[in-house]
Amino acid sequence: MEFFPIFLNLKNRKVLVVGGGDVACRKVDLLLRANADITVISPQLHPHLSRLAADQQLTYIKQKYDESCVIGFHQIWATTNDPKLNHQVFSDAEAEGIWTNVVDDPHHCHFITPSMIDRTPIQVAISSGGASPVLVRFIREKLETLLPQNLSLLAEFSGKQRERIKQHFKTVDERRKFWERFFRLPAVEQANNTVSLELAFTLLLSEPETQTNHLYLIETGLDPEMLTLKALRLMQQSDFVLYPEGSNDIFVDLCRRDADREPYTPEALQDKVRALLNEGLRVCVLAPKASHPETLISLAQEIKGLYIPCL
Ligand SMILES: C[C@@]1(CC(=O)O)C2=NC(=C\c3[nH]c(c(CCC(=O)O)c3CC(=O)O)Cc3[nH]c(c(CC(=O)O)c3CCC(=O)O)/C=C3\N/C(=C\2)[C@@H](CCC(=O)O)[C@]3(C)CC(=O)O)/[C@H]1CCC(=O)O
Ligand SMILES: NC(=O)c1ccc[n+]([C@@H]2O[C@H](COP(=O)([O-])OP(=O)(O)OC[C@H]3O[C@@H](n4cnc5c(N)ncnc54)[C@H](O)[C@@H]3O)[C@@H](O)[C@H]2O)c1
Repeated sequence: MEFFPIFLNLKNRKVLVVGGGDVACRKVDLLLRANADITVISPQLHPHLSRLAADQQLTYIKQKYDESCVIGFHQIWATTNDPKLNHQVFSDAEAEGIWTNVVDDPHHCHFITPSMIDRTPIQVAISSGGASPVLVRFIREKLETLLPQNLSLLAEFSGKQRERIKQHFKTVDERRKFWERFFRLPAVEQANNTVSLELAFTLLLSEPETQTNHLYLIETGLDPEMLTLKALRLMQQSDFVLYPEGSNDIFVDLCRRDADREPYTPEALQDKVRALLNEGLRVCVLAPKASHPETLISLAQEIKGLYIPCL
């Protein structure tokens, strides 16, 4: 991992933008959305930035950059049309231990800008670590079409119910299961206002789930793209993942990140599955296509489990 992904709280943080042209406009607009305390240093200023300065949304210092400018800032964006100057900003900032981004210049970046989908409070940030910004834009455009339009509404609503749901369900596990059922409700998927969400929420609270344990038998192939959507969804819902000894691979990575995971041998599998189901867990067994097909088939027959073949 070349770059570590994080989400920064820049509220009221002092951020310096060196240069006041087109690129500075784009960066300032983003930083304003994060409520940063923005200063722009530049001999000339784009009319858009002049308006923001007049509106007191940023501090404008009309001067050429010099090394004293970096002092007191938490973060710096170098956006001038002079690459040598941008590199100087980078090294001055580095000497002061201040994180800097030189636009379009990954070798002079302590951090890089991801492609973003902003459905506040949901944020999706995509990066190629500098390898291909255009590919990153393509991925964003694809994701934009996949992500439901009511995502902000759902996130805001569920954020507000967290205390209420804690009163109702005492364990993290119960709460997680409730939310998974809630987000899968057709009424929730289609909701476009808080009233319909509240209705679905109250209704679901009054009908608790009776069966908690489930067994998902997921056949895997060579190519993770050949998994069905259903297989992926169930892999994401499992509490415990069992994978064949020696195959801790991409399919295991695609399962829910905080699910427990353990290797299995075909001989010990059935007992292990029974024990986990007795604990009330949702168990996912991964089995490569063609290896030990009889193991899965006999499991599916003997213990009631959902068998999802791979394409
Ligand atoms: C995500 C996004 C955010 C943003 O900039 O806001 C972004 N670049 C975007 C688009 C884009 N940038 C460029 C093109 C023209 C096509 C092309 O030339 O390839 C297009 C495509 C377009 O506009 O469609 C030119 C370019 N960019 C960089 C270089 C230098 C190099 O690659 O070596 C060059 C060549 C300059 C030259 O040749 O002179 C470098 C960087 N650009 C990054 C971010 C960082 C790595 C992100 C990552 O990979 O994770 C990084 C490392 C540093 C940084 O700037 O933070 C935004 C997509 C937003 C969106 O639409 O969703
Ligand atoms: N415009 C784009 O969409 C775009 C896209 C990708 C990359 N770039 C690159 O990003 C850089 C900036 O592009 P731009 O379009 O914003 O340029 P621009 O010419 O619009 O702005 C450059 C700004 O830098 C300021 N500046 C110059 N010398 C300075 C100094 N000594 N101290 C402080 N500020 C100084 C200027 O006053 C001006 O406001 C360029 O290198 C460009 O090639 C631009």
